Amino acid sequence: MPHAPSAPVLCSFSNSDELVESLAQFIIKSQKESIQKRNKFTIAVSGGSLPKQLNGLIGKPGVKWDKWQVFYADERIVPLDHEDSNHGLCDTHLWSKVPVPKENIHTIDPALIEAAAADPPDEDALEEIADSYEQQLIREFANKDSARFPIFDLILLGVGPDGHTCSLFPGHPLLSEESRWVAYITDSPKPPPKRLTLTFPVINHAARVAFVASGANKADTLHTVLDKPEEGLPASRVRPITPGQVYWFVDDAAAAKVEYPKTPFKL
Ligand SMILES: O=C(O)[C@H](O)[C@@H](O)[C@H](O)[C@H](O)COP(=O)(O)O
Repeated sequence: MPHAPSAPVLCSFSNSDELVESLAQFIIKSQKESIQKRNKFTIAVSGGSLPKQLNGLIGKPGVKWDKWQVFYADERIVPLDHEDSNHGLCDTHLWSKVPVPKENIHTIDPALIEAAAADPPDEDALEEIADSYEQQLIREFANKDSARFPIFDLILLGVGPDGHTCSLFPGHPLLSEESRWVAYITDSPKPPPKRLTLTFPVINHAARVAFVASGANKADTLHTVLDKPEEGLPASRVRPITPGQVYWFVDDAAAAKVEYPKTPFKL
């Protein structure tokens, strides 16, 4: 029987340098623990403003890049070098600046992108690209135990102004997905419309999930997500089952309207 999820841990920082540095330390600590247990570190990352905020990892001696296995928490269905690609964004801000082996970065299958990106949407091609990404996850995770869902060591997420996270948008039928690991959408309100996303069961089986949010334009959203979880915004539904834990790394501007208690950051 899974236990009830534990309460989110909210850490707020007075400026972006502190946030970026603390986030880097947190990731490195998660990485160390995971390597000690299983000799690898499985991580999923999102797009948006997040990749830039990972630059505290660049040049840090504690990062064992060759042990990282990287997946995307969500990805836009566009060529990998397109300006909208989350992989492209991560490559620009991080992967191109650190010695992470290319084969450890699991992108959507480039051979399937053109058909899946077609207009009008081709449901078979979209199914195929989602299945192929799920297969990559199965290859990485499935033989561990008989777990029904992968257990990521860490998933890094952002939150949109409407409370979406990954490509899980308010009111979307995917919010109640219970069995798929990876799903596609063709109607993302945030462009581009066609995307792949990890589903809630995957996110909520992770050992750790960390949201990263900064700026005054996130203040209302964070207030609703953290103080009014009963409203059920997608970001409020991120509650990993115990012993999993969700963290919020935010700056004071983003946390300005939040009543939820803050925890001083410590490793
Ligand atoms: O591909 C995407 O669009 C993202 O993964 C998305 O879920 C993002 O994390 C949020 O929209 C927050 O984006 P910002 O950090 O840019 O506000």
